[in-house]
Amino acid sequence: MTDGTSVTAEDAVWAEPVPTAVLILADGTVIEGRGIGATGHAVGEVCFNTAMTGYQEILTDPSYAGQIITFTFPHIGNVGANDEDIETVNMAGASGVRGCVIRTDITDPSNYRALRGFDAWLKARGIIGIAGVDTRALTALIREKGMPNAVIAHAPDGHFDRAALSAEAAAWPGLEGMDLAKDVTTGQSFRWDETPWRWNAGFGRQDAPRHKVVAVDYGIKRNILRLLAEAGCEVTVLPATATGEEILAHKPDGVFLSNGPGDPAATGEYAVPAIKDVIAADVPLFGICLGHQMLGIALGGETRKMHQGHHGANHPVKDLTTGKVEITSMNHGFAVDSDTLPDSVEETHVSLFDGSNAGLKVKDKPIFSVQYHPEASPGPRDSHYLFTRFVNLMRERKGEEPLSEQG
Ligand SMILES: NC(=O)CC[C@H](N)C(=O)O
Repeated sequence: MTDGTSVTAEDAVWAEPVPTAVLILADGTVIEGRGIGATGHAVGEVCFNTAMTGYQEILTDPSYAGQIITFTFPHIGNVGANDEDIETVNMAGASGVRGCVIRTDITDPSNYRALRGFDAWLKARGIIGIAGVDTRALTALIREKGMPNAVIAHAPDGHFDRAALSAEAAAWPGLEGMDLAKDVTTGQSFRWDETPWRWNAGFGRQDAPRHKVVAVDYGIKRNILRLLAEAGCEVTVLPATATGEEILAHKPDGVFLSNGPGDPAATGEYAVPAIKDVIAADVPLFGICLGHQMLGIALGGETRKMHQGHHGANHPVKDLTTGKVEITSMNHGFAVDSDTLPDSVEETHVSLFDGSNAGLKVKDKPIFSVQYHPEASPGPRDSHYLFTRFVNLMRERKGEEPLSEQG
């Protein structure tokens, strides 16, 4: 792969004489491969994800709206696709992600849960993909130059207007300044009572929830809702544009701010005033990822775009309050700049990869948030305790004993 030219036969040993898919970066670099999934073309920012499992959950995480994911794990699709590992609230709705890039060809599915092959699933969800790509080289390029904007295109006849696609990639304004939460949020409020998947039992239903929680949906993942439900929260989900008044009208015991796509500063234009109202009302508050970033802004901090971001299910984070290290699931391309946080806010977690902020809490207030994804899906369960921490803030308000964070 060289800038400005197509891959050579030597570089791309898997490329067929007529490539049926291309990834064209904004600088003109062309990467050829074999088309998978939906046909057509889409523009987005390319990021690499280092998770070794959970490709369905990753590709249905609404936080990836506006992005094309290249997987560093070389075998993607082997276990096919099922109807359970989907993270968008609207199961049949658009995933948000603009495309996927993988190394080896998709094999026939081999898993008892598989209902269909990965290729057919990508097609059905409208996700464009390219296989046969040297994803190590692409990842190295992203590490060196940052996340590039690109067009991914799949045409079974191999006909591409490369100049036009390249121009489209170059003209795309990029994620900075982009509000995408309004594209993926729910249109109306709803109640949630499903609990996590269990071996041999599938998903469950909560009984007798005890804490009224409003979850603001900027692109929320199902497993967050399930873990809130399991922790005893009676969850009402509200659209991203809900005002502080609308949130507080539910008289919540706690408010949850979800993950989501795009630039927190742009999304915060309408979300931050609502978050400030909730802070002023002194209601326990818990935020994840985009919710964490916008809470940081509401508290007086600033966010910045990262160079290569953090996307994977194997990111070490240190809890500065306990000294413990958690292996976390991450997916973010923006970060809270901890230097900008006011004295009233304490940095509680940091990434052990680059020292960037991974969590905060407000001193003397029941408000905290994390940059990573404690709900995993996919990823380790090290951080599930944070859902108990949130519930304990609500219990404390009611004069109840705290539950053990160890479950
Ligand atoms: N998972 C998320 O909520 C992502 C937040 C934000 N869109 C970012 O990329 O940093």
